[in-house]
Order: sequence, then structure tokens, then C-alpha cells
Amino acid sequence: MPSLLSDPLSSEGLKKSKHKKAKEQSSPLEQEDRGKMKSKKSKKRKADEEDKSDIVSDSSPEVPEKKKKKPEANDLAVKKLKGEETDEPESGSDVDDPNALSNFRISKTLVETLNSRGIKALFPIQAMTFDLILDGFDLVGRARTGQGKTLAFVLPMLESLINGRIKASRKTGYGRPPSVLVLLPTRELAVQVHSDFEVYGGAVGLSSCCVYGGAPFRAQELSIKRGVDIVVGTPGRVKDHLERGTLDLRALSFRVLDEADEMLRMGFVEDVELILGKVEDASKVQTLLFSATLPDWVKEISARFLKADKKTADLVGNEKLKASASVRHLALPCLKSTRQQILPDIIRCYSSGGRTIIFTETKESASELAGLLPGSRALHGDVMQQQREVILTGFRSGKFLVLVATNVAARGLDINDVQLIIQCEPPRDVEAYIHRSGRTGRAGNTGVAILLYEPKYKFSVSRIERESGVKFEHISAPQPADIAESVGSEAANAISSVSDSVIPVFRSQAEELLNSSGLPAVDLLAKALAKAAGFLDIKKRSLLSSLENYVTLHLQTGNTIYSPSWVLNIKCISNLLVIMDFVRFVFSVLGRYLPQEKVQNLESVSITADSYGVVFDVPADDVNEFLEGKGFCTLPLDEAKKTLPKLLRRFKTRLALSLSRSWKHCLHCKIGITKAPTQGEEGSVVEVVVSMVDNVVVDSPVVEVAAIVAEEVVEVEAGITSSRGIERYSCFNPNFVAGNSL
Ligand SMILES: Nc1ncnc2c1ncn2[C@@H]1O[C@H](COP(=O)(O)OP(=O)(O)OP(=O)(O)O)[C@@H](O)[C@H]1O
Repeated sequence: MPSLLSDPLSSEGLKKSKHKKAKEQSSPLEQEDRGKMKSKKSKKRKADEEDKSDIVSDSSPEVPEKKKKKPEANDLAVKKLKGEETDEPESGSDVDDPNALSNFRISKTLVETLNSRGIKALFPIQAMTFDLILDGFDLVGRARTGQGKTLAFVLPMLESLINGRIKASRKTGYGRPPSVLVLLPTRELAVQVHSDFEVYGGAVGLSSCCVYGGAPFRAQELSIKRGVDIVVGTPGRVKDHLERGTLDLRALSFRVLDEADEMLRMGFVEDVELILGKVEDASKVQTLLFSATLPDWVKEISARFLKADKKTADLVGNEKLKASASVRHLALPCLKSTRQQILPDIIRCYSSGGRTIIFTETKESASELAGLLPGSRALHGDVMQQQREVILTGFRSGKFLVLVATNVAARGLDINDVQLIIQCEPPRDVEAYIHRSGRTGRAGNTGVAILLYEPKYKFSVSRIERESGVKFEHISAPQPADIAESVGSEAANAISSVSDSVIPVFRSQAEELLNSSGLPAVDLLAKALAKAAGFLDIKKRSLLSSLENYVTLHLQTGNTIYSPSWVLNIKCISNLLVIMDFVRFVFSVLGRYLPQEKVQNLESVSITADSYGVVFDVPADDVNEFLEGKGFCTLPLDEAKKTLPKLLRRFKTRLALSLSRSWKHCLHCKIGITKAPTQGEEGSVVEVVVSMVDNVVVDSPVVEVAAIVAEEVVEVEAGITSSRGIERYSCFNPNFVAGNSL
């Protein structure tokens, strides 16, 4: 099993930890094998400074006979969570499941509480870490989103407090200082984790309180003063309590950093370090760090604040897929301007009637979108804390089914029945993609995550694919047939469920409608179904850009439009000429058959990857005129043939048109890449320079052509800095491999 920080807790490792005695009595050959494994591990440890932990726990107590099967169950559960096939029997009894609760040192009351919430066995991350935490080790735990990291620390800590190591020393009286401190990056997460402590801790007589900013300080102070066993909170407010002397960490036995990477990202570095540093004798405190992702600097934290013999349980490791495997990851091209129109249809088609979370990049767009989508609410940092709680409660309880949120809701939030995640644009940060998409497909359930992107930013989708290991299914905007399929049956059920008692009352009007409409009864019924499903009209939507009332056409030229070397040629100056040639070619051809104003209405022209064709969007009303153009085979890509041909590149048509008009200006500008790529990493920053030859005064399209050209191979990173006659673009070239000269 892969590991990032150290060798993970493989099932083999667990087996070994639990059967030390068996290990001692095993054959020399077996011991030699183990020796080899250990030396492999020690090599790994050498390679990585952080890797001081080992998976073999010698301190595990006697384990009941049944536990010997545990590693197999881990494998099974891991497979299940990864979405792989398992040979698991349909209804295996708990006794057969080595991860069954009865196989762990969990007290009866806790088992009953877990059972009452439908939990019969531990998830792999929980099974891997339970004994280690109970036996007193510091730990770094890593698993994909939704795999139960919260209970992985809650359960063994509670057991430690009530039955384990801490039982004897734990203070219990009025005014006792807390034994456990859990830090989380957001208030919502703190509330969520606190509610788990209330349920499970409450069941075994342990009290807890939640402290976070935006809520009255005094009430928190009073509950701490009365004495609590567990404090859950956000770093800022915990720090406030420490500074005001209202929180005493002297009796602390556990400190937990959940989503530590996010805490640091959110700027809590100093607060977290201050809080961790407040513990006077760190050797007496067990520190646990859980996260779905472990960027480098989390290693730093774990090296500084966790003990040298810490353990690491890593269910992700170096595996390529970092995002949830139980989620279908889809990518859909869509212009920003059409987003609002297609979102309701996407929700209808993919949410299976469950909850949807839409992620936007800014608070403003979250509010704006929520205002436009009926039945949705916005959640972001500018919403008052009290209101945020009301909104989350409403969403959890099903009062409304669509939440439009910023990253506030990306991390950790565990909400039942979120079937669909929509991300309005590719996040810059791949971890944001992983966490947002992880709000669905939790606890072994399935879900759908749809990433919307502007066609010209397709490279961002490839970047996320590359870095997260996700393989996107590329889809087009829902077409009328898709919508009818997904909502039609619901509408049909709704109509079927209407009592027959309505028939005599409505019959005469129905007959009148049938006679007056001139439609066959079945067509009229189809209209009634559409109305029941909320449709008064079905608009066509183009496959290429999801434009309403546009149709995507495919023009096949019969000749290659470009040569393969064209694609490989990343020297911008020649690219520019080829693009201009192409623009002129397409528009001159279309212009031969169509009035100029029709050609100008084309949207999003794309070249097909086979080099023989062009795909573009035209207004639905103009389709026939385009189809009648002689000499060309122009096919509408309609509902029947739902997939686009593989496309090579696309550019903004209106811009291209204006370019073709200012073609002569382009001849007077020279575009080149002047700066050597940095570092030699894959994907480097380069600089595109557009210099105007002959001092010809050029207009903005010439500048934009550089952007088009740049877009071909590079992502324009910085704004344009302009000096007389020269435009500079700082660009990122994701395809550039060190060593290639430009
Ligand atoms: N052993 C279990 N059996 C069944 N359900 C479980 C089990 N453990 C946890 N769950 C449920 O799984 C869901 C996800 O758990 P949790 O929120 O702890 O995941 P997570 O790994 O912390 O995810 P994230 O990284 O997104 O924060 C919760 O609803 C939780 O109640």
C-alpha cells in the first residue's frame, strides 16, 4: 500500500503488530523475509527525513483470535471504497467481518451508539489507526474524502479516556480542564465534528464544547469553566481563549489537527503553532494529524509537533488517483454567459433528486447565482455566522436542495445525500478540486462531480486530470432528450399518482381541450407531462458551447486544413500565420455561400483533430441556410449523434473575424517567445513578446492575436504590460518540457 510520509500501515503491517508473539515464534525464513521488509523500510526512512515512524507496534495488547482476519477485511473495505470489484458476500454476517466493531476494543455503549447510527464495522482508515491511537502513538492519518477520518480519531480517543491509558489520570470534577483539544479550519467543520463528540462522547458520559469565532465568547467561556472533557474549535477562537486564560491545556492528553493543510492555507499558521506550543510537556500529549491530502509542509508540522516514533496510516500514498473513486467525474464545456441557463438542466439530469452543491470561485458569484437559481441558497464567508448555521441546517434537513458555496463548504463537510457537485470553473488548486468533489460519494456511496469550463481553458481540465489522477468523462450540456428522460418519468409518476377521483371533475375540460387543440391525445398528454416536469418550452442547445438556440454544425472540407507539423510547431510566429491562413480559409469559404452577416454570427469555431473539418455553432434559425451551402457537407450534430468529433483547438470566432479584417496589421507585428524557460521543470514560465515592426499603429485585435497564439501553447498568467510598440505576456506553457528550445 502506498505511503507519502512513511511506509503505510499495510494489512501485513497490522497483522504483524497484532501478532508479535506469533512473530517471535516464527521460522527463521519468515523472520528473514521480515528482515528484508524492514530493511526496505529503513532505506525508505533514510530517503525521507520525516519518515521516522514505523508501522509495527510492539505495544499492542493481546488480540482476540478473530482479529487475525482483520487485514483481509481492510483489503476488502479498501477495495470497496476504491470502487473495485470485491468477492464480498451480499449479506455477510458481522462475525465474518474482521473489521466488525466486536473485533476492536470498543466498549459496549459505544458499539450500541454506533449500531444505532447504522455503523457495524470500522472503515479501513479507522481499522488501521484504532489500536495505534488507543495504544498511545502519535499518528498521521490520510485517506480520501468521505472515508471516515473523523471517527478514526473520535473513537479511540474516547476509549482511551474511559477505559484506556488516560482513564486513571483523567480529571473528572467540576471545573476540570479538557483532556482533548481538536482544531479544525472552519466553524462549520468544528460544529460537525463537535456533534460527533456530543453523540459518542455524550453516550459514555464525556462532555464537550465547541468554540469558534462569530459566536458569543461568554457562553463558550462558561461551558469551559464548568468543566469539559473535549474542546473542539477553530484556531483563532481557541487562541483567544488561551490568551484570556479561559482555556487551560495543562491536563491535555490529546491534541488533534484535522485538515491541517487547510488551516495553514487559511493563514492559521501562527495561531496553530502558538496553540501547539502552549502544551508544556509535549511528551505527555498524544498528537494526531488527519487529512485527505498531505502537501510537503504538512510533513514539516508533523516532524515538529509529533513524536519521533509516530505512525503513519496512508490510504492514498503515491496512488495516482487522489480524488474519491466512488465519484463519477465529468467535464462540460460551457461559456460563462450560458452557465446560468444550463445549471437547472444539469441539476435535473444528474442530481437524482438529491442535494446539489455548486462551487463558485468568489463570494459575489455565489450570491449572484443563488439569486438566479430558484430554490437555492448561498453560503460563503460574508454570510453571518448565525445565518450560515441556519443555511447548513436547512440544507441538511432538505428544506432546499441546492447550495451555492465558495470553498467554505469544500472541506470536510459531511452532508447526507449530496448527489451532485458542480464546480463552475476549474479551481487553480487541484486540492480544491479533490475536496469539493469529495462532498459527494461519501462513506462508500456514489455521486457525480461536474466540472464546468470555458472551452478556451480546457488545459486547466487536463491539469486537474494530470495532478489528481481523475479521468474525466467529457460530456455536453444536457439535451432535450436527456432532460425528458430524467424528469419525464418523475412527471409520469406524479400524474399516475393523482387519484381517479379527479377524472369526473376534469373530464369535460379535458375533452374540450382535446377537441380544440387539434392534437392527438398522446401529444396532448406529452404536453401535460412537460408542464408537470416544469417545462413550457424546450430550447435547443449547442453541443460545442452549450449555447441556447444554437446548433453545432460540422463542416467537412475534404482537404486537410493543416499539416501535422503545424500542431507541433510551437514557434508562435509561424503559428500566427497558420491561424490567420485558417481563419481566412474558413471565412472565405463560408462567405461564398452565406451572407457576411450570417458568417459573423458563427460562434466558437473549432478545428477537428483529423484536420479535415471545422465545427461551429450557428443560430438554430440559420441552420437550413448553412446546410444548403453547395460543395460542402455540413452536418448538424443533433441529439441523435450526441458526440462531437475530437477537436484540436478552438478560438473565439468574433475575434478571429476581426483579426481577419485587421489581417494586414498582423503582418506588421512579430510574435516570438524570448525568455528561456525557467528551471527545466515540465511546464515552465515563458514570455511571449509581440513587437510591432515598422512602427505601424495597430489596434487591439493585433494584441489579442497574441493571446490566441499564446493560448495555443500557453496559459496567459500575468496581465499585459505594455510599452510603446511592444506587448509582453508572461505565460505558462504546460506542455513545455525542459531541454526543448523554443
Ligand atoms: N465505519 C463506518 N461505517 C459507516 N459509515 C461511516 C463509518 N465511519 C464513518 N462513516 C460515515 O461516513 C461519512 C464520512 O465520514 P467523515 O466525514 O469522517 O469523512 P472524512 O474522511 O473526514 O471526509 P473529508 O476528508 O471529506 O473530511 C460520515 O457520514 C460518517 O458518519
